[in-house]
Amino acid sequence: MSVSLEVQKLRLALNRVELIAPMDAWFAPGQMHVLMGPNGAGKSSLLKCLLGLLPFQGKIYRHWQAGAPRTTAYVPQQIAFEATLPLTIQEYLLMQMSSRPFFLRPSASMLTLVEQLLERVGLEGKAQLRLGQLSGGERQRLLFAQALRRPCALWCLDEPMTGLDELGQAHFTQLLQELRDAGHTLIVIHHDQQWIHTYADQVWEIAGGLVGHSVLRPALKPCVPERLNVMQRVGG
Ligand SMILES: Nc1ncnc2c1ncn2[C@@H]1O[C@H](COP(=O)(O)OP(=O)(O)OP(=O)(O)O)[C@@H](O)[C@H]1O
Repeated sequence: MSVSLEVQKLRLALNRVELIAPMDAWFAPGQMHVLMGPNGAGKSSLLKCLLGLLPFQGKIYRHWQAGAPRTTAYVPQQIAFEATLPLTIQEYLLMQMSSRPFFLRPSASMLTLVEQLLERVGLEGKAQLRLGQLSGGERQRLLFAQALRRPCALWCLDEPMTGLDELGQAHFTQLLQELRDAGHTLIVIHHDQQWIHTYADQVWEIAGGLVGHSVLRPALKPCVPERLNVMQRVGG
């Protein structure tokens, strides 16, 4: 149920400035990979390259294991919603989960699904809040709920703990561990050294355009590309 990423000679330059010098990497499946480094080092940009959202030089391949849903979840860095947007959390999620025309009443089963999603991220009872009314932590929870709405094998999260209180951070840490334990591959940007040391399996540290790599917990069953069955090229 997993996916790995193979990166070959990836180089990223923005405005003619080299942000990431040519790098090779293998993001092993079923592991929690953490991207770390100082502000402006290029973590979000590298994550966007891995997602195919930013042009880069070099090659990135996704190797999907048999049975893995070939979908990727992306939890972006904090976004702001227009304060006057007349849309509730429930409507926002329903729009993404159902092809039913917006002006028709949603089905009871879909409303239950939304309620379950909100419970998973600690937003129970807040379905009727408008997007523009959400606090930073509530927005972060909604972004996670949005990503959880469908099965994904690859999870890319850009500073998912931003704005969360202590309980929220523990809750999200638990969610991330559950996803990893279910065999999914996670790539998470995070700054907290203690958290990284406790929960990361592999660390990719970006500084001065170079990417350092350390393995804190090797995969129990190392997976080589030959055993993976579908290869997909990403952007580039
Ligand atoms: N589309 C773009 N065009 C030009 N420069 C960009 C673009 N996106 C980001 N940058 C620049 O690239 C550098 C790296 O940005 P990036 O957001 O990847 O850093 P980061 O490591 O995620 O930082 P932070 O920890 O502050 O979130 C920054 O100096 C930023 O201004």
